[in-house]
Amino acid sequence: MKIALAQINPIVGDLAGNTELILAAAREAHAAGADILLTPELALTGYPPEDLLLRPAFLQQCKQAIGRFIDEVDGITLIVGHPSGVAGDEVFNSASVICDGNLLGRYDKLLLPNNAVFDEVRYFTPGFAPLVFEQDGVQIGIAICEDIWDTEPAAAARDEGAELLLVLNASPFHQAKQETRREVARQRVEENGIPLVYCNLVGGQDELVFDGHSFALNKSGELVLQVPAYQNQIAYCEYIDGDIARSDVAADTPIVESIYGALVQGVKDYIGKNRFPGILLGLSGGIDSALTLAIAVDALGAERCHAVMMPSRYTADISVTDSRAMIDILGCKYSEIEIWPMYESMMAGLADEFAGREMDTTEENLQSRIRGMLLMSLSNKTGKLVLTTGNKSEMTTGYATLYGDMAGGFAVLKDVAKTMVYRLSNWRNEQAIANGQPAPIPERIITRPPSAELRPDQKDQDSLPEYEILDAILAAYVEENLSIADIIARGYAEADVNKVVRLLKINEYKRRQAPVGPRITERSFGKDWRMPITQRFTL
Ligand SMILES: Nc1ncnc2c1ncn2[C@@H]1O[C@H](COP(=O)(O)OP(=O)(O)OC[C@H]2O[C@@H]([n+]3cccc(C(=O)O)c3)[C@H](O)[C@@H]2O)[C@@H](O)[C@H]1O
Ligand SMILES: Nc1ncnc2c1ncn2[C@@H]1O[C@H](COP(=O)(O)OP(=O)(O)OP(=O)(O)O)[C@@H](O)[C@H]1O
Ligand SMILES: NC(=O)CC[C@H](N)C(=O)O
Repeated sequence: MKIALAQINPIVGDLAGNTELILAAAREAHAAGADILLTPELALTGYPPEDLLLRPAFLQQCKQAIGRFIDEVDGITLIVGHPSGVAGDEVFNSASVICDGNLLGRYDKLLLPNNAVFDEVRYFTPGFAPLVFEQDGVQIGIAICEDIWDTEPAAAARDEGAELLLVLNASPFHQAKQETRREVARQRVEENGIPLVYCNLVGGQDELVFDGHSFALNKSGELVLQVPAYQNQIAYCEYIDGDIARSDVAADTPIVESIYGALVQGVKDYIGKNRFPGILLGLSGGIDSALTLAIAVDALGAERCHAVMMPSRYTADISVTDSRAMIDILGCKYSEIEIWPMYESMMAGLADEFAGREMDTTEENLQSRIRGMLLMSLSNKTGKLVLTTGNKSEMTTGYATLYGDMAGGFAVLKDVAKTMVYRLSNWRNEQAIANGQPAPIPERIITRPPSAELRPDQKDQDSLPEYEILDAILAAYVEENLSIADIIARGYAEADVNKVVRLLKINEYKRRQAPVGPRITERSFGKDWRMPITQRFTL
C-alpha cells in the first residue's frame, strides 16, 4: 500500500483555492500509484482559521467542499482535514475519509490544544471516539496533531484494531520543534507497536510558520521518511508486510538554517498571500536592516525589494558606504533621501513649544519618525509593504520608536534576539561563500558596534546590558517563564536582571502596537504572550 503525504501550503479562508490544491494533490498522488492521500490538519481551511470558524457561511462552504471531494476524488482514498458542524452549535476539527464517491468515515479530533499559540477550545468541541477504517486489508487509525501529544488517542485507535496510525498536523515551527515532534511520535509508536505517518503543513500564516518536515516512523520507531523543511511537495512511503519501508529521509536542518528558512517562508507568504507587489525598508548600514533585507531578497527576489537609506547629520559615512556595497551585491532598488532638512523644518515648527527644554530622546525619535513617515509615504504610493527591522532584544526593552522605526506592516526579526541576528547573518554569508556567491552582508556591518545613530557617538550598549547578557535574561524570563530570583540564581547581576525585566514590563504598550512577525522561539511576543499592559505584578 502506497501512502502519499501532501505537504501543502493552503491559504487560510481560500476554500475554493484549497479545494483545487487538494484535488490536484489527489490526482498527482493517484497518478504516482498511491492508494491513500493524507493531508495536513484543516487542509481545507488553512490553519488556524480563527474566528472564520464562527461564521455560519464559512462552515457551510466547507461542507460543500467535502461534497466536491466525494464527487471528484477518484481511485485513491483521501484523508482530508476540515471543520465540520454548524456555527453556534457543535463544531469539530475533523478528518474525513473519502473514496470513490463514498464518505467512509469522519474522525473528530479528541484533544484540543489551548496553550501557547493555540485556541482550539474557543472553536471546537472535542470528539469522543477513535476511527479505524480498512484499506487493502490494513486497519488504519487516524489522529489529528495534538492527539498524539498524549497517550490516549493513539492507544484507543490501536485498541480498535489499528495497525497503522495516520496523523494530520498543523504544527507550527519553533526552534528545535522537529526533534520534539519526532520524539513525541516515537513514544506513541513504542507504546502501541504500530508505525506512524505524520503529515504537516508548510507555509507562513501571519505570525506562524509551518515548516512541513513531514515524516514516518516504522514500528521500531526508526525514521523511514523525512520530507525537507519548507518544501511544498507530495512525498510517498510504502506500507509492506505490516510495516513502513524506508524511503527518502532528508537530513535534519541545523537550527540556524531552520530559523533562517522560517523567516524567509514567513516573509514570502505574508507578502505573497496578502498580494503585495514587494517590500520597502530603511537600510541604515546596521546589522538588523541588513539581515532583514537579505531575508527579503531570498524570499521575494531582488526586483521586489526597495531599500531606502535616509542619512542624517549623525549617520556615519561608513553607514552609507556599506549600504551601497550591500545593494551592489544584492541588486535591489535603492534610494537615498536626506532627512536633515525635514528634521530642521520640524524642529523650527516646534521651536516655540520646546523653548527652554533640554534636548532628549524627543529629537532622536523625531529622526526615526521622519524615516517612518517617508517609508509609509513610499508604501502608500507604490503599494509595497514596509518591513520593520527591530529585533526581539529591542522589542523586549522598548528600544524602538513608536510611529518611527516601528512603523510598518511586518516585523521580520520581532522574535529574533540580537545574538541570533549575528548568528543568522554569519550563517547567510558563510552559506553564500560555500555556494561560490558573494556574501550578501558586508563584513563591517557585522563587526561594527551597533548604534541607533540618533545622536553623536551613540552605541546601543551605552544604555543596555551586553547583548549576550540581555538575551540570556530575556530568554529565561520570556521563554522559560522564570522569576527574577531564579534568573539571579543563575549568576546574572541583580541590577541587569531588574533592569531588563523593568524595561520589558514598561514597554508592553509598545509591543501591543507592533506589527506581527514570524514566531521562531517557544514564546514570541505574539499570540503566546498575552500580558496586561496595565498591571502591578513585579516578580
Ligand atoms: N503605558 C503606555 N501606554 C501607551 N502609551 C504610552 C505608555 N507609556 C508611554 N506611552 C507613549 O509612548 C511614548 C514613548 O514612546 P516612544 O515615542 O517610542 O519613545 P521612547 O520609548 O521614549 O524612546 C524610544 C527609545 O528607542 C530608542 N531607539 C529609537 C529608534 C531606534 C532605535 C534602535 O536602535 O533601533 C532605538 C531611542 O534611543 C529611545 O531610547 C510616550 O511619549 C507616550 O506617548
Ligand atoms: N540612516 C538610515 N537610513 C535608513 N533607515 C534607517 C537609518 N537609520 C535607521 N534606519 C531604520 O531604522 C531602523 C532602526 O535603526 P537604528 O539604526 O536606529 O538601530 P538598529 O536597531 O541598530 O538597526 P540597524 O542594525 O539596522 O541599524 C533601522 O533598522 C532602519 O530600518
Ligand atoms: N494543531 C495542533 O494540534 C498542534 C499542537 C501540537 N502540540 C504542536 O504544536 O505540534
